[in-house]
Amino acid sequence: MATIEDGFKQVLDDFKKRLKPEEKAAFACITLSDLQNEVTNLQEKQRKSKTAQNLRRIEPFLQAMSQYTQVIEVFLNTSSMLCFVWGPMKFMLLTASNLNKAFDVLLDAYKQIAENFPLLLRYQSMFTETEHMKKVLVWIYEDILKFHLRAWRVFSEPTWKQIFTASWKNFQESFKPVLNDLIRHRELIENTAALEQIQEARDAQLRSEAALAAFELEQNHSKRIAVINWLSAADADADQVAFSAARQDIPDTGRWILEHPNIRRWLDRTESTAPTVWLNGKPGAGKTILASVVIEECLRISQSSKNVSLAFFYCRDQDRQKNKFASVAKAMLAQLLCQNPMLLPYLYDECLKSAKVTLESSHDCIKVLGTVLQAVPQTFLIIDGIDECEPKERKAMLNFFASTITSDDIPIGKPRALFISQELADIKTALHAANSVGLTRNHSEVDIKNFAVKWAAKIQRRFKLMDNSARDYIVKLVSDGAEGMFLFAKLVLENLHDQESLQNVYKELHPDTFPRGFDQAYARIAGRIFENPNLVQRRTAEKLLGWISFSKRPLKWHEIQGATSIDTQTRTVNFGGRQMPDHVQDICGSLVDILPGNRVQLVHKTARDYLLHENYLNKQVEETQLAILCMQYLTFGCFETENSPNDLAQFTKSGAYAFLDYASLHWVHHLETVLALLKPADLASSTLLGMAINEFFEMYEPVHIQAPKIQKEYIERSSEIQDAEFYEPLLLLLTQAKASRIAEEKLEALGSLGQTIHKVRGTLEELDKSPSPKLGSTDPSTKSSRQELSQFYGDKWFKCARHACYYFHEGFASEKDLRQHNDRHEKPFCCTEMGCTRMYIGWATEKELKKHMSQYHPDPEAFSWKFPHVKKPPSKYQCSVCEKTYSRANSLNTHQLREHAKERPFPCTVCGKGFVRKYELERHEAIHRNVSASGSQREGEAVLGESGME
Ligand SMILES: Nc1ncnc2c1ncn2[C@@H]1O[C@H](COP(=O)(O)OP(=O)(O)OP(=O)(O)O)[C@@H](O)[C@H]1O
Repeated sequence: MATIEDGFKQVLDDFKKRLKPEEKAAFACITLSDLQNEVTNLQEKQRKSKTAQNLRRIEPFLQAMSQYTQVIEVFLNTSSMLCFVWGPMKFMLLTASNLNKAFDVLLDAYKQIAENFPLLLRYQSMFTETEHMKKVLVWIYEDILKFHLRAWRVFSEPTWKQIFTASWKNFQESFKPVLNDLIRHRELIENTAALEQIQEARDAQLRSEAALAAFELEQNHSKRIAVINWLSAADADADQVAFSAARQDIPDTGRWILEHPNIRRWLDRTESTAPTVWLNGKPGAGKTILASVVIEECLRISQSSKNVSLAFFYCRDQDRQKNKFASVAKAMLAQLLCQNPMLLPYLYDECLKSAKVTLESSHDCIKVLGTVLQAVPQTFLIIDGIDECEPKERKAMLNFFASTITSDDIPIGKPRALFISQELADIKTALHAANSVGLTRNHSEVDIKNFAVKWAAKIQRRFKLMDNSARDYIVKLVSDGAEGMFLFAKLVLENLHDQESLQNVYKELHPDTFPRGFDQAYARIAGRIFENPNLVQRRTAEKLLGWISFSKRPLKWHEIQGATSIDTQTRTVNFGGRQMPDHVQDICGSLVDILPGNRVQLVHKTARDYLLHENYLNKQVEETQLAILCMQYLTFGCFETENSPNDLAQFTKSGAYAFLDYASLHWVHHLETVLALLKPADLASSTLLGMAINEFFEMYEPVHIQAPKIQKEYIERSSEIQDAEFYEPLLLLLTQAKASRIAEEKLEALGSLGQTIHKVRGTLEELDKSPSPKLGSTDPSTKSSRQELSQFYGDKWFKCARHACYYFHEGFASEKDLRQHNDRHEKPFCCTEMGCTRMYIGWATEKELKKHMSQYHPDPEAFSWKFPHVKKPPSKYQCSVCEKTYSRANSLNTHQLREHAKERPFPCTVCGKGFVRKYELERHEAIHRNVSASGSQREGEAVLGESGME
């Protein structure tokens, strides 16, 4: 049978296992007197600085511990055990003394423990007499160590201060069960629990601990999801994967950047003189790919050291999710949370406080990211493509990072930032203090040559008759012509590869034809596309490039297929007959790139500029066509309000609604742009547009808008087309759409279209829920049906109903994710009380939340675990003199001595006062000792040593 020593040892070993070696070593030698000295020092310091914080609060805890020590030292050597109580206490007090608020709550916690601590000396004989009661002493030790372990987690983080409020709140949630354990153990002692009761209580405690652990895990998971939804960050990891993949064929490409002196110094964590570096160069110089090399290196460093974090982002001008300061901040926060779980309480707190579905405002980003950058250890920050953000956005971003990195509150070099962009004047001014790495053609010469070698070999494999000298000639021509611009090399080489015959390749290589600079490189590709004798292919490419260049957000491939399948003649969506057999890159060549999430974008913004200034595309025409396409499509039979549920299900299954999310939201944006761009005469004479507007108006005629409410700007812009038949419908439609979207955030804002969207989404959600076509089903027939629908609608069918929300079109893979997201929209004011059912689904207003708090959680102690309460054992020992009964003979004996015999067998040798029990005498004698040592202290103050307390 395990002895009591074993019990203590086990508890201590478990505690030590959770400590770092250096913590173990530091605690192992701390004595009570060390702690007392520290307390005295702190007291003195506070007195001098006039910031005294009533250190007396710690007294009761020390008294309680003193009694505890006296009781257990009878059968145990306590010194090695108790240093693991004094050690954490000393270090935590010392750490907390740097922040008034923290010091205060820590002292309060000790006070609460003391208030619930049993006064053990009174029961000393019971512990020696009753073996099973000793176990309770072990559990009390366990309670103290558990408290210290949890509190230590808050204070041992190097940067605990910044996020203290949230971390302590989180700690308190787990402190309550510890306190309840202590109360329970006190009850066991006070009620002299029998062996079975002790066992029963222990079982209950262990069950409760297991339940609590599972509960905490679940809570943390839910909190994490809430924070992730609140951040709704763009997926920078996916970009990193894509950009790393671009260089995978040439393993060492770009690695020279790591050897550049400025980058090497920036990567050296011991170096703090170069916290900001600006990597700049020409368009298409390969900066993004170099960024991916640096990110990979920082990832390696951060993975091999716990004290280093990495946050990065790739900005993208055409993507609203990637071209704002908020986009950068949100993605960085999500990554930092992933690497620093201790941020969760803070971010969750901010998420609850914000009452906004997503973090959006620059002001909030500055506050939250600023705090997090102070709290996390050394962090590498890398932002690629800041030139792709609007000037206003990049100004806010650069100001924020500059002030954070040079802030007096943060050691220099703790956050270090690498900015990557083209050499724009405003960026240059903002980053004047940064170390600059300007890319020249020499830097990338070797990489471009290697890249050309790979592609030339690929071209030779395609055109088997090509001889080696031609292959080498390609390498030379491309390397010389690139002038440090990777994009140029890529465009030229892909174009050579895509030629239809070797003869054409040679023609392309002719010095008179071989391109110089981007425009000529684009010209070669555009020539092939726009001069393709196959009219159908040419038209398709033109159409796709127009859509990709001017869509209001990046289109997904299934949406492009949906748009292509629109047949305006038959007014149907004919996926089977019209969808493109080739992928977009086969059609548009190297002018387009496929990004993560199957989003299609132009290879570079210079491609759109080229297509525009060479008149391959005309913005007005493209915008007009997109407006017409959206409006015509939305008047098809599949959008008739009379459609039965069955009709709707059939349309859904045929892919009729593949373009619905885009068209229903953006027809108005295209129409607005058309109104702004087109000359009145062109607008008036655009028959197709007029027809589309009229038809659309007929189907979706606004009923509530009256002429005077029409926006002035629309009237002004369209004043010269008053005679056009579609004049009034145009104004009414625009006004109605704008007004209803401002007034209503959900699908209702889109009128009957909103109803259709609702029904279509419902149909898809039902299909996902029904047993047959579930995701991951192994049944081949259901699999094919799921796959077929994914072709039309992608994989995320659970979409948010808020038209302005990113998840309106992005959607979620599961209903649970959507539900959680919706709850944040609808009831953002959540209860912060652990365990409350309103923790995740709050209220629509703060007033309602406050009402709930005062009704259900008037004090922070509301949450408590249920333990079986120990009943007092039956009182079978009756006093023969009075009516009092006792459960133990010992207690009856004490009573009789004290109350009836007035016998005091233990007299004080100093003052003669008599005591019933020996320990009472000893406690009394301590007063005499203490009085003689330090004057007139009170009884309990003896334990505080000679220093006393304030
Ligand atoms: N080392 C490399 N290996 C393979 N491909 C590369 C390499 N560097 C760049 N590229 C390719 O060249 C093209 C242009 O590169 P990148 O996007 O990195 O240029 P950039 O300087 O960031 O352009 P900008 O700043 O103008 O947007 C990309 O398509 C990229 O995939």
